[in-house]
Amino acid sequence: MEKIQELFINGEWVKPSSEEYLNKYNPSTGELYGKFAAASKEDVDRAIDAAYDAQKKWEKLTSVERSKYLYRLIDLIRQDRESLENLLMDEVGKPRKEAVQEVDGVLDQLQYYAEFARKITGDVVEGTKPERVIFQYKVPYGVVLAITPWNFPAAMIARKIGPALITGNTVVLKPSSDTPFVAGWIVEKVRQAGFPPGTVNLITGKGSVIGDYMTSHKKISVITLTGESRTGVQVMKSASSIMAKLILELGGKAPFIVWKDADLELAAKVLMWAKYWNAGQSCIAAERLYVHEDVYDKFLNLFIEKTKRLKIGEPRTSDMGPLINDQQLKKVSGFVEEAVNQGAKILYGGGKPQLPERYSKGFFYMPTILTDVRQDMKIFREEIFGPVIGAMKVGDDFDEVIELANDSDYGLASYLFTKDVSLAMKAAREIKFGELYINMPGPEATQGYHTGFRMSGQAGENSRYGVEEYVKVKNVYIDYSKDPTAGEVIPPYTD
Ligand SMILES: NC(=O)C1=CN([C@@H]2O[C@H](COP(=O)(O)OP(=O)(O)OC[C@H]3O[C@@H](n4cnc5c(N)ncnc54)[C@H](OP(=O)(O)O)[C@@H]3O)[C@@H](O)[C@H]2O)C=CC1
Ligand SMILES: O=C(O)[C@H](O)CO
Repeated sequence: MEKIQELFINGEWVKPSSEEYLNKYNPSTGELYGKFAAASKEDVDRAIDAAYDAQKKWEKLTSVERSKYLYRLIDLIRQDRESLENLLMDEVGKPRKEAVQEVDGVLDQLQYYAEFARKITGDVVEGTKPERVIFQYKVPYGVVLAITPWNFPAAMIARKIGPALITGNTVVLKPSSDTPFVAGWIVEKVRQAGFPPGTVNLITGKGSVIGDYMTSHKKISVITLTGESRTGVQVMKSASSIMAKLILELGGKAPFIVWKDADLELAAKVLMWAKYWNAGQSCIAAERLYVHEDVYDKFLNLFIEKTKRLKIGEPRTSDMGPLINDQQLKKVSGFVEEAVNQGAKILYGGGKPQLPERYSKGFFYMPTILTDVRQDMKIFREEIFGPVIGAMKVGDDFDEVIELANDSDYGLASYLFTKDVSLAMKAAREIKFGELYINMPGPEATQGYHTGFRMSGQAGENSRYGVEEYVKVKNVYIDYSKDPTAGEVIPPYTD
């Protein structure tokens, strides 16, 4: 039976007022996978109004009461996790082990945020006189618009609704149009968990059509977006009219540095994860390979040999699946073509893999490694977001390598492999990226603050800092003396 994804507004599944639906295609086969509601502005208004009204009651609950809903949601997801794993394999094309890992991440994040019950504390500060005091409350903003991407569609939803809800905000969720069914699955569990109507609402539809309307809506107080940097720029422009608080998790262009003393086997193993995890469709994926001249050939050969052993194909039986859609496939292959035209050479891959007929229309692309890449090439400047990496040989000047790494519009994740502690600590000081992984793989931990420099975004998610992004500090001053104005010079009033 054809899959249909409806809207979820004020605790009910409803059809879009326009009765219009959009198509979602299966990335492994290229076939129609299902249809999802194209919300109208009226639908957006109803969802935001529901969240606005619900928030007034939601914030009056204690954080312990709010956490009980989150714990019920966690239990419901855990009991039915296999169906979410299957959805991730079908809708994203994610290999089985990565689908399992993502559901683990959903449960881990929701658990982490539910545990913040009773731990969101304000301050009591002494006033300017003995009988004055300042109470600093941590209060919720109001309605949070959560806009999520397709690459980790379930984990990114958990990373937003978790902190938003535990702090007393309510949510309108706008998922990627490439993964509407994962979002619908999670919101159905929210419904089953018994969250009060309006606490979480689901609006599907093209961001390019309803995005500006949502992000300039007067009843929205926070916009948390995970997406491309150019989308972040557009959201910033649109949201400026309502002065919404922005949490922007955007693009990445991670440098992967292999120094002459690195453990090459370790570095190659980690690069297999950093490059081919989710078919390279990750904001923390290795996107620029800098290898010391002394070990360049040896490391590249090691990495190519490992890459050759990757099984490419449909998600349930392979190591790496397809790209998310045809547009992404064209974009990634375009990067390779342009790099070759600019003088780079393909050492391995480049093009579609040979697959059984059933998957011949899937959006698959070979893992691809290029050499002779220069710093000014597009493949080193812009986010590829696919299983492709260019390599550059670097000399013995570590300062120069740090400079190359920092020379990017992006600043999210970075990687360094060296046994030299002083080099590692120098990089820790001088690298201008939100994350530096030294001799280890990612991804970011829930207790780490996931944040980026430059065009990789602003504010951040996860850790206690990520929770604090969802509360404002409200200051209440009290003077309990007999004469609060004694000794005060308060012009222009007179006795
Ligand atoms: N920093 C981080 O933690 C992460 C960053 N990312 C980044 O996300 C990108 C991949 O995700 P992808 O979904 O393609 O990113 P997009 O920016 O294309 O879309 C992200 C979300 O924004 C919506 N959107 C698009 N245009 C607008 C608009 N004008 N106003 C409001 N919302 C809009 C999209 O809706 P629609 O789908 O309908 O267009 C989608 O829900 C990569 O750049 C990756 O680096 C991904 C994961 C983590
Ligand atoms: O990197 C990403 O895309 C997400 O943050 C998952 O780690």
